Amino acid sequence: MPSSNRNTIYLTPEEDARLRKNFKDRIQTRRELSGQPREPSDLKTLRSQVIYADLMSDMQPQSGGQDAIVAYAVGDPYPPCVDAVEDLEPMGLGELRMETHHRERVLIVKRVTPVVRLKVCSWTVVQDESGDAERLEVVLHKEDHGKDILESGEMFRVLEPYFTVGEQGEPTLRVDHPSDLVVVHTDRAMAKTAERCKEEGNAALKQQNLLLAHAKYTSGLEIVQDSGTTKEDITFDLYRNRAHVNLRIHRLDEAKTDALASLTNLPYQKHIELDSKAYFRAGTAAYQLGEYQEAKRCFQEQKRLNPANKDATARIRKTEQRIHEEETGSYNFKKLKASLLLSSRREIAADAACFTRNVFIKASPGRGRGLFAKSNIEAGELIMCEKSFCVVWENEQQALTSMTYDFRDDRIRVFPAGLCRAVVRRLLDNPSQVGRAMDLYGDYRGPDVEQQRLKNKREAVIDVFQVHDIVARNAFGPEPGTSSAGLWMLASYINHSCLPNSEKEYIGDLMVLRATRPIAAGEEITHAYDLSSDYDARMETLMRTWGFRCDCKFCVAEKKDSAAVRKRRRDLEREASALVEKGETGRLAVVKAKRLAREIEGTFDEERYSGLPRMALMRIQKWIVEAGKK
Ligand SMILES: C[S@@+](CC[C@H](N)C(=O)[O-])C[C@H]1O[C@@H](n2cnc3c(N)ncnc32)[C@H](O)[C@@H]1O
Repeated sequence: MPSSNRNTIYLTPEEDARLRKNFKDRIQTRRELSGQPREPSDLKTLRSQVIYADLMSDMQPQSGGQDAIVAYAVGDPYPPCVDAVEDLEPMGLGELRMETHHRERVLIVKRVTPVVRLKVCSWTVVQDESGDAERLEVVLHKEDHGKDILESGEMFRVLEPYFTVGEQGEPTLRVDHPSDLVVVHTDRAMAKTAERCKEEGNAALKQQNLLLAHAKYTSGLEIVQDSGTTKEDITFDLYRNRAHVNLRIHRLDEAKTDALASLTNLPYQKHIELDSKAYFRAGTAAYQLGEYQEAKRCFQEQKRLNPANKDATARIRKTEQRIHEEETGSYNFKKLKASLLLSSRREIAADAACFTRNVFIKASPGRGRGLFAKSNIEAGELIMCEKSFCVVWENEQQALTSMTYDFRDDRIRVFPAGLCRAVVRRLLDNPSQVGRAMDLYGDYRGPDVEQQRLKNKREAVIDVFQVHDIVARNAFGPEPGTSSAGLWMLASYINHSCLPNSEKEYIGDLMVLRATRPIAAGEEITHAYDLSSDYDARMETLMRTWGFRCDCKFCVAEKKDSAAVRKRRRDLEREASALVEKGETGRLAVVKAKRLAREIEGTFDEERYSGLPRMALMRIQKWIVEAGKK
């Protein structure tokens, strides 16, 4: 079984060859099958496959440790459906063709077996109206707030179905983009009243079934929209209740709009209290979105309606602190660190604002876009602070490190699949963030789905293949040596240099970037993506993970060293590291360390390396200085 840590895969040559061959064979089979008619599947056989797979999955833990790593193929993208659902032409399973994306078509199917939940996918068996059955699989993005999407409903619309073969060559309806699978809710069809939907929503909320509560309130709201009774108390109640659920599931955009839509603005005591609550919910959503001016306005309204509310006063004060941070870049880092230490959860989000006023984005020739300084910045001074867009910490349930085989460059990589999943979920939940996220650099850029989706009044549609490539090129680990990974939207524009002018530190999920030397206004800000002192290893990581060759002064100088010189330097550095790690302290060790330092120094051409640091020397030199102090 292959194992990994964040950037290294421990694969034997045989495992590597077997994996590549499997993936290549599979794509070959798929190509050969393309366009062929579907062989009808037998429901009885499918049912027994579900039972068998379920038994097997019980033996394979859902969230394995680092050693149990899953592998899947990437680099063969297709866009999600963006058409209006009512514009799609219904089809039956019998019309499916192998290895085909059935564009402008929709399948309506019913789930007829339990769901088999595996580490990267979930699958089940579905039937259409005519009784035909097929396997339906959701890959990677298979959960919505911890609930399996296939388990959350019985009737589904599969938009623009993609019919292909699964892991074992079995015919499969495969869903990659979560927006291509729509759960059909039947409340409207059952002619329920909005009041009934509210009651059912409240009951679901009581049982902590937040997604069901959301669906019930939404059904209620659809019913009031249809009946035109949008100004009645029931409408305001449904919006207010859904705002509460939205806050709990982190759908902040809708939490804010729902809370504001629930305002009655009526002068009666009951309504004043409800409106005060609504302002609290809108303010909380705005605060969590980092919209502090809006949050402050909402908390002030909350206080105006309910002057005795001390919490509102405290919230206004806290929001003002955030506004001060984003305007001035002055933080109480000590207090922030202490608050994180006090927290029982290690992966806590820092309660701090972003400070980004000193930087701007512009083209960086040969490197796409980069981040630049707006004004002069002193060495040690703060450049910027940024809260993460999304982090998945190593010990979280949703953490998942996978191995990907990329058809485009025939490479196997370690990939933070858990982060990719979490980013997709966050974007589905908060469409206001889609534009910024999709603007980040990635190798694959699909069609601009956002405009089409808005035109066709579709709920959030996310191209998961584009998100995959964005995460692959922009994710960073806030905790070295662990598989925790996150995405910072603005810091994602910072290009690499082996001689960087900035250094980052993390306080929880707050990235704090400081200048390591004076930076002039207009100068590009850089940081080191990889700190390896070994030229070949560094080049390999930069190419494998970020897809470029570094041409900084240091790399230009190192490139000219012969392979023999680089090997000698590497061997000497290894010897020096072994000495440091042994923890020896005697005079002999110091003599040996000094000799090694001299020999490493000797591998650098004095003229070519003039003014450049000797990275391979740094560790042993530091040790010699420390040893001298003892
Ligand atoms: C985190 S993004 C940095 C922002 C990116 N340049 C952009 O246009 O959005 C990482 C990508 O930037 C490019 N990049 C970063 N540093 C580079 C460098 N020193 N030389 C060439 N390309 C670089 C690579 O394409 C890399 O995958």
